[in-house]
Amino acid sequence: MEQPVVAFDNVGLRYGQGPEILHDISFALEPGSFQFLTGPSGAGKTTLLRLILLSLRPSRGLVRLFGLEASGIAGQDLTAVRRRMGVVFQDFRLLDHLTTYENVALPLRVQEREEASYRAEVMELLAWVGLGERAHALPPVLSGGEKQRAAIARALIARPELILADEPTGNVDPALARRLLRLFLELNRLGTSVLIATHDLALMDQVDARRLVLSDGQLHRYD
Ligand SMILES: Nc1ncnc2c1ncn2[C@@H]1O[C@H](COP(=O)(O)OP(=O)(O)OP(=O)(O)O)[C@@H](O)[C@H]1O
Repeated sequence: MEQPVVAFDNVGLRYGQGPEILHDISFALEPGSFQFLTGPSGAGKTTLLRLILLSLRPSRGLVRLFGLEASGIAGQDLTAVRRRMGVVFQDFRLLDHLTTYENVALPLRVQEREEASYRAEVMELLAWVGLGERAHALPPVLSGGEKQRAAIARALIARPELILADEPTGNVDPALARRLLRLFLELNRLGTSVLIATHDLALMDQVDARRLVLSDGQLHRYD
């Protein structure tokens, strides 16, 4: 069988000397799977995503990414593993001095690709997320929903193997949320694994997908 894209084995996490936020979390994301991560505010969804992104290390237990044990991933390997993931952060993290187009193209630029080889691709994705007219705008003048769509486009442009999205439809109206969901589903159909953290029940109800529910530091799985 193919290796899971992500596997947690009895993972526990505390911040500093604080209380344990996640207890004995075990789950796997299989290649090509589509799953939601949900649970009450403060339950630890962002924390769990940060463990997958290797921006946090578990206090105990094992995290494996693409078959590699997280504790052994460092330096260039860390960069290489992160490039296999596309991330939509809750706070977008766009670079304010770059245009929307340049922000979205960034993952391709760091691969040292020629602009001529990706320009049309970036413009097409911008048009798809409804930002065709905003390509040359700087993030500070974008609305919350526009920033969110730019962040989604940036996460998708390099066709990562795994997409992690933290409340990716939190700032858009329901019609646009459905459209963005279709984009995630389409990428999933092409083989990308997708994990979407959300509170949005209406969004989850549109897809027959596994729900990973965090509460009281435990993870429950609903197929
Ligand atoms: N850097 C940090 N240092 C200390 N505690 C933190 C830190 N980040 C998060 N926490 C705490 O960890 C818990 C889980 O937070 P987290 O942001 O992962 O929850 P969440 O489920 O993503 O919440 P929300 O849905 O509101 O975004 C919260 O009690 C939070 O206060």
